[in-house]
Amino acid sequence: MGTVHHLDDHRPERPPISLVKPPALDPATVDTAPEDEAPVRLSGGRRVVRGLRTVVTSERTRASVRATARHGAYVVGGARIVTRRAWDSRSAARYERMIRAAEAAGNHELAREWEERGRAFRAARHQRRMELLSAPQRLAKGAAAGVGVTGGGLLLLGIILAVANENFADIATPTLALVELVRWIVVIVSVVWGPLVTLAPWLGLLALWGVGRHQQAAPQWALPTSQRDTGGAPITPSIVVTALRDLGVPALRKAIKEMGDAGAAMLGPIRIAGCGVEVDVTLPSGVSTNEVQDRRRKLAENLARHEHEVFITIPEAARTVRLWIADSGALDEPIGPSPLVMDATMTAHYKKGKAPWGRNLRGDAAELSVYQRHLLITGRSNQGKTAALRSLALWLALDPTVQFWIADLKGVGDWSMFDGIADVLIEGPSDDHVIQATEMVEAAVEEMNRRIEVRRNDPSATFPPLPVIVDEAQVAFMCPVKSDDGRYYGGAKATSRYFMAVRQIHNQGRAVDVLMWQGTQDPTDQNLPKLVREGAHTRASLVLGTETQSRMALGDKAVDDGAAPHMLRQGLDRGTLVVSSDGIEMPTGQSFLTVRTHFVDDDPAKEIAHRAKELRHGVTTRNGIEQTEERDALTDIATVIGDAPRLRTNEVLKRLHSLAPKVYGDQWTNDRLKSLLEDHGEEPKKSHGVMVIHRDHVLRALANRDTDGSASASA
Ligand SMILES: Nc1ncnc2c1ncn2[C@@H]1O[C@H](COP(=O)(O)OP(=O)(O)OP(=O)(O)O)[C@@H](O)[C@H]1O
Repeated sequence: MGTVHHLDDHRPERPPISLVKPPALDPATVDTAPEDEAPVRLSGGRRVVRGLRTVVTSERTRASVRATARHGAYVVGGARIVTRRAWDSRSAARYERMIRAAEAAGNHELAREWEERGRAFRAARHQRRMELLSAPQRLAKGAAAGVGVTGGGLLLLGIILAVANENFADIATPTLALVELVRWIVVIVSVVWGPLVTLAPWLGLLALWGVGRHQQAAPQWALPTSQRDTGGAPITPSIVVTALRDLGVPALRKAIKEMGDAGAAMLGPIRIAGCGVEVDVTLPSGVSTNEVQDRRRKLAENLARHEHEVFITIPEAARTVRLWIADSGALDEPIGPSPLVMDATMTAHYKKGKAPWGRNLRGDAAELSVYQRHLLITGRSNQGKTAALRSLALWLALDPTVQFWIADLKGVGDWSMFDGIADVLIEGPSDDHVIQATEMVEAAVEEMNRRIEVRRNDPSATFPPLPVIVDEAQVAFMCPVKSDDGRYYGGAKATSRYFMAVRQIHNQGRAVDVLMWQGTQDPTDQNLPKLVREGAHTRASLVLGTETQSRMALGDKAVDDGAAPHMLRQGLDRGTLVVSSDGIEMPTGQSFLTVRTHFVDDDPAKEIAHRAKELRHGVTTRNGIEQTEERDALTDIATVIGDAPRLRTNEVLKRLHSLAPKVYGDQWTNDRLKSLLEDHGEEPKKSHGVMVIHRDHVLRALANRDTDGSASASA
């Protein structure tokens, strides 16, 4: 990773023409001593300062300083390691350390096992020491016996030699030979001793240096670039433990130091998890989980990662933090197109299906169930909020039973493809559009109340799902306009029309499948009142500015558990959502999930919408809620039939109702439909056992009507 290119960045421009040939430069220093090349006259003092600066900043100088420090540190580190090994082998320190580590990890069985081994070690050591007390006598006895045996042996050998040579003097020959050997040894030792004494400390240092070098016992800055640059290095237990030790939590540091190498006992297994790894860390007592959570940036840097590449969550187990550490740079890779775009045959099911929204950090598909859940998506401007909301709606549109009422208060065409799918589509940012959006949500409240009423009479009654979508909902909350009855459309008071309508749907809409989906920018208490935030079952957030906003967007619980949309990177993490919902699968005990959503661009969105329209046999989209009471029923029937050659009477009634709920209420039954057509000389017919109305018949009735006058419907 970029280590020296900043030197290049500051290189002044070279003069274009030089009459004085610059001195030949060493390529190693050329980057850092550009001024020397220029034929500029300098005063003596400045030249010295520049020269000094050049020397100090020269990469060669720095490399030498680093090398000196490194090799010195290898010796010191090696001495430390050897001393420690010696201490460990002579004392019970190792056992003590293992016991503490096992206790810190809460593994009492292992702690007992180490205690047992420690006891055995101490007993054996005691035994050895006791034996050492009687050692001098045994040594003296042994030596006397040894001298006796050797002397006897040599004498015997001499006698055999004397007998064999028939020379009495040979009795002393073996003894004299031994004496001569000893003399030679003394001579050799006295010659070698001097140099040996001189060399010994150096050999010792060399050995220590070797140990230190092998164990890389030098500070990071002093290591050569190739070894120092650990960016993207695989995560090992030792890296995690060191990163935790250097986190700046004194209790944690102390505990890990005491555990030494055994600090890894705090860690669970390091598991591959998508484009990164996951590891649970059981903290030693005295260290709380939020002390680690609060130091996310430092932990990430200690692990040679960027802050956004490390996630700290709190799993169920006590005193445990779960770290997810991305492979370096992996989060910046695209996640690929949405299955919604790739699979042209995909359909949706409101109740049983799940929207293919994106991928979680592990790389698994993140799918959201929208069944009976209100939804809220927040985020800073231009980060992918509309795209995330729209991709859910596009998926749901592939279930033809679902009706949509949509208000897009930005109104630049992001939702235009829903023309022909949605029954209501309001597009625009003006106060008039807010008024229409408010009326739409209020009509949804009426529809909800009607459904509740029907359900009261018939508990088995079911209704077509109706998500009421308001994108850029902050525009509605901030609208300053008053209606004729003196109530504000915007605001968060008990008299605020938009706010109250949303609250009512939040409170009662779920059970009758009238759902509120809102997208909103940069939440504040004014543009997203507390009650509205908390009424949503699925809350999702793109990048936000502050933790306070994250709390508004996702709730305290998720943020306390580690959800941090404020840590996402503006611009770079477009489409990355932190989701808190029971409609999405997440690890047990976790209250939020980070999802990288698939981006469905406008053109593919239009294609998906086209498929949705084909499943629906034509829907007439209105650009607002009808406030008129008088309607032409025959024309409306023709409208709702659309292009379909024929339509079931039940479906016609349903569509009439969603076209103008106030006019085509419960009093519009099959019989009433039948008698209306009969008034015009037509009638519903049976097709495959169900009553249908033919489009041709309705059109014929309309054509013939001119002479008879129009039939109108009224509430
Ligand atoms: N999932 C995604 N992955 C990658 N890029 C995305 C994703 N979603 C959106 N984008 C990019 O972000 C841009 C803005 O998206 P979008 O219009 O949905 O943002 P927004 O938050 O609704 O903006 P606004 O501030 O207008 O409400 C898109 O044009 C696209 O380039």
